[in-house]
Amino acid sequence: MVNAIVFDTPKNGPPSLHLIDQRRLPLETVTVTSTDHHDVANSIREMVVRGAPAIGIAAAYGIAIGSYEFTREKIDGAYPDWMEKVSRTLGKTRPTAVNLFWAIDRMRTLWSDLYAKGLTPLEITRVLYDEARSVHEEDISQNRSMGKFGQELFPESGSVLTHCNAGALATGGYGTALGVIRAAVEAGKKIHVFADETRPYLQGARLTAYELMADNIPTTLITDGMSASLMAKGKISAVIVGADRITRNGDVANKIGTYALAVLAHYHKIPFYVAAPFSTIDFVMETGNLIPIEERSSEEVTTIGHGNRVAPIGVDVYNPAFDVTPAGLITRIITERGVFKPQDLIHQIPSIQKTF
Ligand SMILES: CSC[C@@H](O)[C@@H](O)C(=O)COP(=O)(O)O
Repeated sequence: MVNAIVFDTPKNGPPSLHLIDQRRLPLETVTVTSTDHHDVANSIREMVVRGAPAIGIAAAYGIAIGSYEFTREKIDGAYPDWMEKVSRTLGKTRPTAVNLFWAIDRMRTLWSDLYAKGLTPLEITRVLYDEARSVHEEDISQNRSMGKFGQELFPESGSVLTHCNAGALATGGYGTALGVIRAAVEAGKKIHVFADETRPYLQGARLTAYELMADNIPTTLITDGMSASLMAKGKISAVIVGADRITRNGDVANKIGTYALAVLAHYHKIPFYVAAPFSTIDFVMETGNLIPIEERSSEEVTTIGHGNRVAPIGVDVYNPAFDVTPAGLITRIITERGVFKPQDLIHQIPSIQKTF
């Protein structure tokens, strides 16, 4: 399985974050290295790293790197002011996936607490390295738990449709939706995957197909428009996707095209599953229509691959990166704490504080 995020803290040198450049996969495996928080922010914005949990993990490392910069660059002013600036820079990269803000918040809670206790910025930095590593490691073990719970929903044999990439590349490792698929295969189930190519950015074709093939999981790549007829022919046993943000009422924002799949699954009476960790749940936002939906550049639609134009120059383009699937279309949400009906998820949270 690919290890897309590596953090390094050498004894005599700055910390660095090494990310597999997901824009170049599957044709090339190239690593982008960041040694300051601006580089990390650029990597998130430009989708070197993408997928909600992976963005959160990268941001956590970005905060730790930003903290180191305070000492290295001998920044004027107070440490908390600098750290808020770092947090804002990272928080402005992508608006939809709540894991980004969750991770920044988690890191803030720690550094502000340690600062209040009188630790020096260098001492705080060392603790932040460990905290970011914990964010990363916890994500992997949460994915494993999701896999364990979620795979029980799958039949002993059948075909599962997935959209975008919710795999090892989109997380700390193993994956959410693809983690459930992996766990089902590891449990001996005969699962065949249909992977939507996922226009316009082709995460399904470039990343999901690549990941599943590397694991020898039988996979067929289809274009997004083909799923309806596969369902009508009885070829799909279940749909499983990841999530970028889940609101209190169980609505789910995920890659554009997810909502269409949920409507189709409902029509064809096929179970529709969402796999996501609790860090993807926004416990403050009431409903999905409040979720900020990122709009990306027109070039993602008018070109394919690296700049091959497929539409007339000057054509008007609409390119929302995500859509919202209403809770009523979701059969179950698979989390690291178990499997829930979307509307029941909120009852699992005794008390959660959110500050952003
Ligand atoms: C485990 S990843 C879940 C989602 O983040 C994923 O399905 C998705 O929509 C990713 O979008 P992306 O724009 O590639 O960051």
